[in-house]
Amino acid sequence: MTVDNSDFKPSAGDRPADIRIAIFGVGLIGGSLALCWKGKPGMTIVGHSVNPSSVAKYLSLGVVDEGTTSIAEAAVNADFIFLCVPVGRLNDYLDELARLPLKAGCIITDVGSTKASVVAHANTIDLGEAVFLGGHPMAGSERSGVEAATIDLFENAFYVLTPTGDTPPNALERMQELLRWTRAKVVVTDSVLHDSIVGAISHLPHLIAVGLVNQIARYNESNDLYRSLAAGGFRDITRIASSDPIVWRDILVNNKDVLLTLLADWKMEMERFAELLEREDGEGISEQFRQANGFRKQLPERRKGMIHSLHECYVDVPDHPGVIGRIATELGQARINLSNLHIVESREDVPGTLRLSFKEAADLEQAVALIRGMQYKVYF
Ligand SMILES: NC(=O)C1=CN([C@@H]2O[C@H](COP(=O)(O)OP(=O)(O)OC[C@H]3O[C@@H](n4cnc5c(N)ncnc54)[C@H](O)[C@@H]3O)[C@@H](O)[C@H]2O)C=CC1
Ligand SMILES: O=C(O)C(=O)Cc1ccc(O)cc1
Repeated sequence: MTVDNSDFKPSAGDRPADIRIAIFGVGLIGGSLALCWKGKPGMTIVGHSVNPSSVAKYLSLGVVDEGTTSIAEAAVNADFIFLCVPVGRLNDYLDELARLPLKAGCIITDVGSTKASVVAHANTIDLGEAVFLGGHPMAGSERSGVEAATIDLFENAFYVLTPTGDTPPNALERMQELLRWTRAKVVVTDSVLHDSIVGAISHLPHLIAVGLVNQIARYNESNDLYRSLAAGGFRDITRIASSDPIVWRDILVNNKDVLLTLLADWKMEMERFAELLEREDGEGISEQFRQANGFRKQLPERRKGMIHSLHECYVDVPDHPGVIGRIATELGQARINLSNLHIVESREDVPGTLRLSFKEAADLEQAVALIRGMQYKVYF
């Protein structure tokens, strides 16, 4: 099941009852969630850290309304508790929370990149009248810490929830309601299945990126030209190797069984390439690229950063001087009000993409007709 919140528009009628949200670990993910709710009607965000200087930072950056180093102070009056600490700490936090008199109906959730172990652990402890519901926003970056938090991190991303047969339907509904502010698309699935799939599409790529960078770093010890010549492709495929070592240590160890199987498959995949090379099987190698191109084209593309502009479209443009100016001029001459123009990608010889934003649906409609008339490809 998927619930798409990407066009969520809060209105005065949506003013909720007062909601207190406690966030444990206000880093990249906890901080980005806090920003989605901070300042919204009736919401109070409390940030927790074991470290007083971190609490002071959360407050000075304005990411939370209140801050504390006391687990009890953060948790006891909370309607929602978000555990946003490394995966290896989740079970300990759940144990601590189980010792507190939590509010009846309080929903405890986490954002950990693995789900099976925390869901299983929550099932073994007594949380009183509070409820645990596992969660995983499928968005992030190689950056970490509250300084990297952004309000639009989850926009149009998937946000996985992993209820069990014991999860009250009302808890799932309340969580989905709260997550509307993130503009993520909520997907409900089983925690074990989550770990298999996310192991393949996220954890394995992180391992491969780190292995590749370290392999090249070793070559570089004998000749600094390796580093100097490392070009765009190397950067593209290895960006995630810069991710936080502790966060990723916990994820990989936690998903060990899934990853060992995936790594065995990966070794076989590389072995097949070695055989193709050994035989100088050019057709076989081209076929591998064709297959990969085909699947990669089908990957969903994520559109982000449109929180304030509700009507937008994308235009593929050749990288020729003057094209952008021509489009903007034509829109101006047709009196179509463009509220924002953003170049999504533009490199020599590679078509770029423009994101055009309009305040009014009518402007968008007219602009699409006009730009299509100019023979450019427009999509949404
Ligand atoms: N980095 C990413 O792209 C994504 C990460 N996640 C998950 O989100 C969680 C948090 O990750 P990030 O926000 O990226 O990390 P982060 O490093 O930006 O934030 C982690 C937070 O946990 C606190 N923390 C670290 N070690 C701790 C410890 N031993 N005890 C108590 N608090 C501790 C830090 O002070 C910080 O506030 C992790 O469970 C991770 O698996 C989920 C989706 C994406
Ligand atoms: O930066 C990237 O491309 C990521 O892969 C981000 C990410 C990291 C960890 C997650 O559990 C989910 C998303």
